[in-house]
Amino acid sequence: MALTVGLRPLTRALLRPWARVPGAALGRPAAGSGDGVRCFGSPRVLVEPDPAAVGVAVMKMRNPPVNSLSLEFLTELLISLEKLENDKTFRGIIITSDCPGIFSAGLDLLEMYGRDPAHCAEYWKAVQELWLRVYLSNLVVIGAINGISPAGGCLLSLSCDYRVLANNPKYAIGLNETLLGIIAPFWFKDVLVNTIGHRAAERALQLGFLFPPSDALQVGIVDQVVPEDQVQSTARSVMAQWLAIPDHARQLTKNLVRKPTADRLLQQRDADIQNFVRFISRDSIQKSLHVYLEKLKQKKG
Ligand SMILES: CCCCCC/C=C/CC(=O)SCCNC(=O)CCNC(=O)[C@H](O)C(C)(C)COP(=O)(O)OP(=O)(O)OC[C@H]1O[C@@H](n2cnc3c(N)ncnc32)[C@H](O)[C@@H]1OP(=O)(O)O
Repeated sequence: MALTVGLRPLTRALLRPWARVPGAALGRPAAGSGDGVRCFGSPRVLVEPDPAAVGVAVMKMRNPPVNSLSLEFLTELLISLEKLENDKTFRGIIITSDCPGIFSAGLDLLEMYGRDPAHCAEYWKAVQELWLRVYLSNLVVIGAINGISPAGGCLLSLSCDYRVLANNPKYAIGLNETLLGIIAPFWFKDVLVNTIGHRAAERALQLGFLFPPSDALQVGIVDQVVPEDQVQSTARSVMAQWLAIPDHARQLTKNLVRKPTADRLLQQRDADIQNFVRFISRDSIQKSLHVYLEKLKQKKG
């Protein structure tokens, strides 16, 4: 599904610097990617065809230290997703992390703290776009969740068709926004309700639950919990099951199920952006973000 991506100028501007990175240009083997393995991506996103599964790409998030979803990272993810959607040799994507212990720390707090309204608006448009592109993707998208996945990281996971989580008690997952003194937008809430049901979502959202793997499985926020060294192979075998379904029938069904939720945002994207800018710019919210960022720093001792 072609989505209006109002990022063209930004994309060009952001991509220009790394286009000079040897081998990192889209379509050529990236430096260090191994001989002959045709992969593409960018400094923060490596996309490799799965050598063991025809038509499957593995998209590795590598924005250290915590795969926080910065504007640049979002843009690179969007470009890689768009390229995969347009490359008819690919039918499925496994999204995983190259940052040990972290799937994604969620939205980059520094994109929302101390920023002017114009930047916040641009950032939020990119957040919307990433969700829409993953949630409505014609490809089979499987989350191989090999690390902690709070807030925006949880949203990315929930937007996949299937979620495999490593059985490590540190790898909690959930929409924990209230713990930061902020809230999840309605479309984050909608995806959680669609996944775990209204009452469980209501409780989890209000309390900012981060579910450890066993609870995540029980509540249904993930579909499978496996030993850490089996996450990728499990994702691959689930992918094979999903790709056994004729693409067209599966894509029409996915759209049938998901379009009403996506339409709620698509019909009011600008209003949602303005609402976000107003909310995040409040002194009280900026203070909450400041306190939370300080806590993160103090945690390091
Ligand atoms: C209608 C209104 C709508 C409002 C919309 C609001 C929506 C928000 C959705 C979000 O995603 S908000 C972000 C929520 N994320 C979190 O709460 C996670 C915060 N991070 C952590 O809990 C931990 O960092 C971790 C992920 C568990 C990893 O811990 P670890 O000990 O391994 O690393 P740290 O030392 O904590 O972090 C390293 C480094 O990274 C910085 N950092 C961590 N998370 C973020 C982040 N989300 N954004 C920006 N920066 C982050 C951290 O501050 C450290 O930085 P330093 O410079 O090295 O000190």
